[in-house]
This record gives sequence, C-alpha cells and structure tokens, in this order.
Amino acid sequence: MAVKYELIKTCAQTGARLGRLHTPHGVIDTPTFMPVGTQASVKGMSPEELKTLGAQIILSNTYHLFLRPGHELVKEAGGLHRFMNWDRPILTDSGGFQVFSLSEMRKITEEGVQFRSHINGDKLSLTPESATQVQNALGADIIMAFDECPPYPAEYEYVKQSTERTSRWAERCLKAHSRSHDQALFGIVQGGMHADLRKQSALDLTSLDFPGYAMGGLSVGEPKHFMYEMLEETIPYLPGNKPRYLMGVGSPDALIEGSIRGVDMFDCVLPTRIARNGTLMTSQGRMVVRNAKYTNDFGPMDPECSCYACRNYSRAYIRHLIKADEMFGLRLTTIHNLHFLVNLMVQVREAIREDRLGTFREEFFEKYGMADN
Ligand SMILES: CO[C@@H]1O[C@H](CNc2nc3cc4c(=O)[nH]c(N)nc4cc3[nH]2)[C@H]2OC(C)(C)O[C@@H]12
Repeated sequence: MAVKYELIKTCAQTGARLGRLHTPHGVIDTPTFMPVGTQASVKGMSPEELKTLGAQIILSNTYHLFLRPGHELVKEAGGLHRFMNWDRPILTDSGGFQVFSLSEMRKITEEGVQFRSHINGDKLSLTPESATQVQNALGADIIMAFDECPPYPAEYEYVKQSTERTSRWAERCLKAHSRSHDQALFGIVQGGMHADLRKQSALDLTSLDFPGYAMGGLSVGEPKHFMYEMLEETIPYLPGNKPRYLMGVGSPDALIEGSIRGVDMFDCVLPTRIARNGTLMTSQGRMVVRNAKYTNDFGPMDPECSCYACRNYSRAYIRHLIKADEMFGLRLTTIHNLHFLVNLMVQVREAIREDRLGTFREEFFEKYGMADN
C-alpha cells in the first residue's frame, strides 16, 4: 500500500490541520516531528527507546549512507528497516542539502553534483537519477527528490536559476523512481526568500502530481519571520489533500508556528544535537544542565516531563555524568529532548482537535519564553 494522506480536520482557530499519513510501515498522526537518524541511527537511541518516547517516523540520509556503508550493502541487508531494526516508517532525505553542508570541492551542473567525500576525499557524484535509485535501494517509505538548497543569502538570479533547475531535476527523479517499491517520492519546493519564485516552484512541482510536498531552502540561517512568510507564500499553492513537510525545523516555537500555517511534518537535528552538549528543552525554556547551579539539584530536569530520564534521574546525577564524560548522561538528555518535541506535537494535535491551537501557542510561549529556542 503506497503512502496516503487523510485530512481529519482543520483547526477553527488557525490554518493548522489534523491528519493521518498511511505508509507501508504504519500510520503517522500529523502534525508530527521526525527524529533524525542520519547514519541509520538516532544517535545513542535504541529503536525500543524511540518507540517508548513516541517517535512515529524517523529520518535517515542518502548522502551519508551512499558514502558509508553504501546503499548496496543496506539493500543486501534487506533494506534500511531491517538493517537498523526499525519497523515503523522511515523518510530519507535525498542528499542535495548534505552535499552542500558537508562536502568539499562540489561542482553543480545540469547533470547533478560532483563532490569529494567528507570522509575520505573520494571524487563522487549524485544526480537526480542516482539519488533516486540509492533511495529505492535503501527502501524508506518516503523518499525525497534530489534538489539544490540555495545558500542564504543568495542573489535573486541565482535562486531563480537554481529553483528552475530543481524543478527539472524533480521531473527526472519521477522518471527514475522505481515503481516496484511502495515508496512515495515527495517533491521539494524551493525559491529562497522570494514569494514569486516560491509560487512558481510550487506550481511546477504540483503539475507533476507528487504524493507529498516538502518546503526546502529554509532553516538555513534566515530570520524566522522570513521562513514563516515563505510558508504563507507557498502553502496556498499546495494541494490540501497531500502532506506538507518543512525540512530542517525543530525548535518548539517553529514547530508551533509551522503547524499553525498548515505544515504536517518536521525534522531537525536540533534536539539530539543540543542534547549532546547538555542543553535541554524544558517546559520553562532552555536549560543547560551541566551548569554548576545544578550540582546539588536532586529534582528532575523538567518537573512537568514524564520521560524515562525525568522520572528516574536528577539534574545533579545527569550533570555529574556529563562532567564525567559518561555516555549514559547524553543518552538521558537525548531521550528527554526527543520526548519533549514528540510530546509537544501530541499537545499540538490535541489543541487542533479542540480548535484552540492559537490559545495553546500563547500559553506555551508564555511559559517557554520567546527566546530563540
Ligand atoms: C538547526 O539545524 C541546523 O539547520 C539545518 C537544518 N535546516 C535544514 N534546511 C534544509 C533544507 C533542505 C533542502 O532544501 N533540501 C533538502 N533535500 N534537504 C534539506 C534539509 C534541510 N535542513 C541543519 O543542517 C546543518 C547540519 C547545516 O545545521 C543544522
């Protein structure tokens, strides 16, 4: 059974919507936050721990797995689900963004991207065809079109050329996409911070009738209000019966603001990345648990949190583990941050169901603080 989006209801207070995304590996309640497992592992987390904290779907990455261990090995292992023992849905990003954020010596042409591996310097290339074939081999439920994420800031003319090329690449991905799997190929809208280019990109991609649409080229260092404006300029041109995925977004405020504007799917390395330096997302805002003031604090990281870490361990203990460079400390902060965002989306869905997401936003920001979290 392929990927199918079911719109349950729209929030009466905002443009948010409650949905269910049916995939070959299970149903996802949306809006949803997708933990990132770039190299076929959400750093430090077992599949059981991810299920316990409520992860419905996780991300992995074509660029990284293409470089190491190689998509042929993953295919030989029975595909990504088998390889990493994750039996729920997986989405793979297509590699374009990672080539630009990770590799050296990259050259972009109409054909695709040539680059050097950030691991061993090997000269490699990815094209719309090869990136699609790699994802077909990896076997994720949702795969992404191969695109270019223009840098921010960038000249209008550059963004225009790049976005038009991304639309041509999207068509090539569709042609290369093997129908033998039940995988859904999502298009990625680009257009930088320009409303006219965003509209054109959305029209180009929706004319190709993808089963879902991502908004790329955002969360690349632009002020958040630019990102929200681009959502408002793009979403009206996307079909209401298909999922919308905002790539690379994972702070609590942005998840709420994106949901209010009609986004259904989010992913970001933020929660797992900041957990590894002892920074926590809590109901009272961000907290750096390695801070000396928590030395004798025997309370939970977040008194309002029901995650495994907050139910069983104190700030003092977790601070000690991090200071002592004990692996368990970062596993506990990761469990907490992922649970925090997954649980935030449970609350967002509840608020949509009860037509009060606007009110929820005010209450949450009041407690969490408007700092850039
Ligand atoms: C807050 O985390 C930093 O911000 C980046 C996330 N922001 C992001 N925007 C994205 C855009 C695209 C896109 O246009 N196309 C494709 N295919 N994938 C994409 C993936 C993206 N992720 C993280 O990426 C780094 C590691 C640079 O810092 C993190």
